[in-house]
Amino acid sequence: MLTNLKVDPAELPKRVIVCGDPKRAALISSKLENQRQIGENREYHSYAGTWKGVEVAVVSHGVGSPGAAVCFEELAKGGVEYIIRVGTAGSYQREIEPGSLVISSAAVRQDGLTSQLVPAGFPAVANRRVADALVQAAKADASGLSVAEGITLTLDVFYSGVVEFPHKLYQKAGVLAVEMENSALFVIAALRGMKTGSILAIDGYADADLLESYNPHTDAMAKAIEAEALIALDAVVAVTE
Ligand SMILES: O=P(O)(O)O[C@H]1O[C@H](CO)[C@@H](O)[C@H]1O
Ligand SMILES: O=c1cc[nH]c(=O)[nH]1
Repeated sequence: MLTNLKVDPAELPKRVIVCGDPKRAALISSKLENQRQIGENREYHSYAGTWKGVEVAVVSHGVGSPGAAVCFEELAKGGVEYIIRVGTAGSYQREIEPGSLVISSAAVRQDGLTSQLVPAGFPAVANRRVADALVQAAKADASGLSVAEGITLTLDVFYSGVVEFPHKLYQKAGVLAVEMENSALFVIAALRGMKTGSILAIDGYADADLLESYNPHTDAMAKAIEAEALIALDAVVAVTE
C-alpha cells in the first residue's frame, strides 16, 4: 500500500492524470468508463477507470511542491510510467489570455523542494513525447481555446510577503505563466524514470496582487479546465515510448 496516497499499487494504472484540487480529480475521473475510487487520504484523492479503452488513474496532489512531491514519488513507487498534470496558472504575457491554455515545455525551478533533491543546474523539463502528445491532442480539440507552448515558472509563494515576486524578471525572460508544482513533477520524473507533461488553464494575469484579484471560479475557467482535461486524457492514452 502506498503510504500517503493509500492506494494499492496493484490497482494503479501506469498512466495518470494529476491535478491540485481533489474536486477536479473527481470531475476528471467522472469522464472515465468503469470509474472507481482507489484511494483517499489527506489531499490525495485517487480514481481509476478507462479512457478510450485504456486504463487511467486521476490523482489530486494538493497545493505546492512539497505535498505534490509526496504524491509524485509514491506514483513512481507504484510503477506509474506517464503523468500529465492538469493545472491552473497565472499568465505573464498579455497574449496569453485568461481562459486560454498553456502546455509547459519546461519549468523554472524557483521552488524550495527540488534543490534539496538535486543541484540547481539540473533542468526541469517535460518529456518531449508527452509534450508532443499534448500538442497533438490540443490541435484536435474542439473547444476553440487558444493553446500556447513554452516555459513556465514554479514558485512556492502564492500571496506576496515583503520580498517582491520575480514576476517582471520572468515576464521579460519570456516565461508564459506561473504555477506551483511543475518543477517538482519534471525533476522527480527525471530522477525516477517517469515521463511527464503539464497543461495549464490560465486564470488571470499574475502581475497583479492575487489577494485582490484571484478568482478561478468563473465560467471561462470551467470551460478551460474541461478542455484541458479532455486534451490531457487523449494525450495520456496516446503517448508511446
Ligand atoms: O490548479 P492547481 O493544479 O492546484 O494549480 C495551481 O493552483 C494552486 C493555487 O491556487 C496551485 O496548486 C497552483 O499550482
Ligand atoms: O500559482 C498560481 C496558480 C494560479 N494562478 C496564479 O496566478 N498562480
